[in-house]
Formats: sequence, structure tokens, C-alpha cells
Amino acid sequence: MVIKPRIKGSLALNAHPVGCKKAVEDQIEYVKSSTSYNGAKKVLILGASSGYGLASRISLAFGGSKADTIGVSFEKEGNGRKPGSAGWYNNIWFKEAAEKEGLVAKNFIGDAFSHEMRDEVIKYIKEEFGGEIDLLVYSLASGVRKDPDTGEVYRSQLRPKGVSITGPTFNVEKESIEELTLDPATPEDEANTIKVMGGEDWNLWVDALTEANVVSKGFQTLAYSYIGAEITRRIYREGTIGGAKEHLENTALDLNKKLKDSIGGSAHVAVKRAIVTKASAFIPIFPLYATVLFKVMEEKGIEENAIAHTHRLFTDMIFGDKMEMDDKGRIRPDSWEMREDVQREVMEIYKDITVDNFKELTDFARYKRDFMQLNGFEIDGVDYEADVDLEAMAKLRP
Ligand SMILES: NC(=O)c1ccc[n+]([C@@H]2O[C@H](COP(=O)([O-])OP(=O)(O)OC[C@H]3O[C@@H](n4cnc5c(N)ncnc54)[C@H](O)[C@@H]3O)[C@@H](O)[C@H]2O)c1
Repeated sequence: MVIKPRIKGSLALNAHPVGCKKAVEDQIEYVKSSTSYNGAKKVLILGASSGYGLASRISLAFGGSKADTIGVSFEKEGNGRKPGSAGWYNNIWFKEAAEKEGLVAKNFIGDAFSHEMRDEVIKYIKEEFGGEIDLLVYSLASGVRKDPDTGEVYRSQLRPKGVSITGPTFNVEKESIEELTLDPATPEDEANTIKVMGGEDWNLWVDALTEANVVSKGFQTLAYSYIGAEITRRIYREGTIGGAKEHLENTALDLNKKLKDSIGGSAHVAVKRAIVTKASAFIPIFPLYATVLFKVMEEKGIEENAIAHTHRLFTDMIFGDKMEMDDKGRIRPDSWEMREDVQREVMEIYKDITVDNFKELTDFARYKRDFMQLNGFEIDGVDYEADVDLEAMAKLRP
């Protein structure tokens, strides 16, 4: 079957398994040809199948100390007629590449927020993974979380606080921008977003892992946050999602103290730069800001994609000697995005954008390409006219 991309609005409806393979291989190639580091050797990544979690896994396995990895993700399997989700294939191709080099790459597909998943992963670490991990990367991005104790389902909301805001958002399908008005969050929206994307679940994971004695002495854990600048301030940092990120950052401070006192370990948040991922495509205003950012950073020679940015975080900061940490204990690889000259120039361009001129003023072409590539389309070196054997693909297990 020849697979053509299907998009509705800013939602990708299908993925190209062979394209996903090439995208994973390209990321592996990138880290192999970059500077390597002496890093963690036994790693658990929550949210390992795409975006920053996948980039972290690739960097640690192929660009650092050849880490054995366990990846947890929530992805959809394909069948003989329909491809699965991109992350489903990313897991398969990562595992194949890692095993070829003698590395352990175990995938768990299911709900990372559940106690059952924690129990399964801990059992695996004890029985088959050598008994302990030395790094946990927490990179989940989800719109919904089921409380593992009460069974209640919470949904996060991307809303401003106190005021309503109107701003542009992309329609990738129509290659247009549309005005979107968001009403202010209710107190319940704020609380629900913290429940889903705040630090509660990270804390549960760290407690479960330490109580089960499956973490090494000096164990580290890392979660990803975002701050951003003026353009996205009201929808992101001062919005409901910003409240959740603040909660995550406060959780890091508590966990850091707990781990330091008990096992000489550490917990930190790393503030990452804006990129196109499955999750970020849904944040209003953010994609348009990101496209201008790509353009400005490209002109300044400091543009990075997910893998370059993540590999630099590990090489220079986590396992290197160029740590950038702010007074709140947050690691700041986003300092390039936040540079005063970058933000000033982004703002200058952004204020002139209209529905008619946005393709000239922003790097929309790059945004669309990144968006398509998340699902394995528009990747150099892939023959998109070739038949994909979905029956054979369905037999591959992650
Ligand atoms: N994209 C950005 O620009 C950006 C910038 C800074 C920080 N971040 C942060 O990075 C982290 C990762 O985001 P991303 O953009 O890479 O997202 P993504 O959508 O690419 O990846 C999310 C991952 O979470 C997994 N997941 C979601 N729900 C799950 C569940 N219930 N159980 C198991 N796995 C589940 C998915 O399978 C996937 O592996 C988030 O904390 C996000 O806020 C993102």
C-alpha cells in the first residue's frame, strides 16, 4: 500500500512506517557524528516514543555511554490495513538499531500514570535489567490522566488565566492561520491541568523506584519544562500549562532534596527550547511563535532541532562542564532561545504578521516539514511512491 499523509486541521491522522525508520536513523546518525559524553548506563524514559523523550533515548544510547534503556509510551498499534501511530514505529526502529549494537532496549506500551505500569517496570528492572537504573527521564506530554488511586479522569486545558485572549493559530492542512479566542480558565481547569502535567506523577514514579530499591547510588532524574517569552507568556507560562510547569519545577526542588539526603542523588528540571512536536502543535500561538523563532535562530547560526538540543543538554550540561543553571535550580539549555537579541528580533517580525504575509515573514515551510516529519513524511531518502507492506509491519513488535 502506498501511504499518503492525511491531515485534519493541525492533527496528523496517519504515519509512514518507513519514513519513521529513516527519521530515527537520522537522529542516531546525528549523535554518532557529534561529540559524545560519559553518561548514564541504565536509563528509564517515560514518554520515550517521540519528541524530547525519543531524542533523550537516542542521545543516551548512541551518543553517550551506550545506555541500556527502558522506554514507556502510549502508542497505537497498526494492522494489515492501517498503519499504527508514529511513536509505535519509532519504538520498533529504535529497538532494532539499539539491539544491533548489543544494547538492551525494552519498550512498555501503556499508561505511564498507572500503578500497574510502575509495578511492571520495577519487576522488569529487578528481574531482567540488572537490578537498578541510574537515570530517569520524565518526558510525558498528555492531555488526560487517570488518577491511579481514585480512578478519576482529569483533562488538562490550554487556557489563559483571568483574561480571554485572541491569537493566531496554524491550520497545517489549509496552510493558513486562523484567529482563535480562548476564554479564561476556571479554577477547576487550573487544578486539572496541574493534576495532568504537574509533578504529582513524577513524584509517584521516583517514590516507587526508590522504595523498591531499584535506583543506583547517585541516581539522577530529569523532567522537561518550558518558559518561553513575551509572545507566548499569557497562553503558556501565565496560563494553565504554566501553572503545571511551576508545579513540576517545585516538585524537582522537593525531589532533589529527598534524593540528595537519601542516596546522594539529584532531581532537576531542564527548560527546553520550543520545537514542533505532537504535543506542541496544539498550543495556540506557540506554533506561530516557533516559526519566527526558527527563522531568527537560523539566521544567527544557533538553530537546533530536538536531537541537537537534547544532545547538547547531555553533552554540555548534565554530563559535561558547561552547566547553565538559574537561581531556581532549573537547567537552562533554552538560554539560546531566550537571548535578548533573539527575542527582540522575533517580536519585531511577529508584530507585523498577518493572515496574508505569514509565509514570507515566518519559516512556515520548515514548520510544516517538521510537522510532517514527526509522522514519517517528507523525509529525504524515502521513496513515498513505494508500496509499504502493512501486513509485515504489523508483525513487528516494539
Ligand atoms: N515541544 C516543545 O516545544 C517543548 C518545549 C519545552 C518542553 N517540552 C516538554 O517536553 C516534554 C515532552 O513533550 P514533547 O513535546 O516531546 O511531547 P510528545 O508528544 O512528542 O511526546 C509525549 C510522549 O508521552 C507519551 N505519553 C503520553 N501520554 C502517556 C501515557 N498516559 N502513558 C505513557 N506515555 C504517554 C507519548 O507516547 C510520547 O512518548 C513535556 O513535558 C513538554 O512540556 C516541550
